[in-house]
Amino acid sequence: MTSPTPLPDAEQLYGALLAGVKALAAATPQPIHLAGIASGGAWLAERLHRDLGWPGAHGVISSAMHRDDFARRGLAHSEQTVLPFEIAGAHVLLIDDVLYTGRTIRAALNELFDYGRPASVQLAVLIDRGGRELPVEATFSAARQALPEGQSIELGRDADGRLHFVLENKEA
Ligand SMILES: O=c1cc[nH]c(=O)[nH]1
Repeated sequence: MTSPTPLPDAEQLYGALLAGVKALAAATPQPIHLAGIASGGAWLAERLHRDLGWPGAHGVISSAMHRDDFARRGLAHSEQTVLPFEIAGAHVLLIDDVLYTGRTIRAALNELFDYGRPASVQLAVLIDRGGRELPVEATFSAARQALPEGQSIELGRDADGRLHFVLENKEA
């Protein structure tokens, strides 16, 4: 049995993510549009957009339709893709909670490109847990923490909006 891994505080990591996104925006001459990958990334993008005070609205991307296991899994999240800005020519910053194999990001990119061809796409995440299967890297990650293959980690959100991580051992 794998012993539970102590996890960083999600609220603390959110603070680092906010600072990272601010720095990234300051280094980019053109406006950046946030698009959060449902569900954890969408919560983060919503809060980042509010805390940054950026005009317009943030986007939400559902990766469900382009997942490589769609036939088995179907539509797990109720979130739909909502991109309330022009994608063609936009500088998009994808937001997600955990970067792992890269397959979710591949699926999210496919979904994004269904709406047009952005000028650029970057990625910012709370945790990069390693274990990549695809050549995907984050422009900014608030923390790097390797986790055993048998553990899954997800972002949870309390009723008052506070963020926490949910860690599960997948082994029987
Ligand atoms: O396409 C995807 C994305 C995430 N996880 C999967 O198993 N497949």
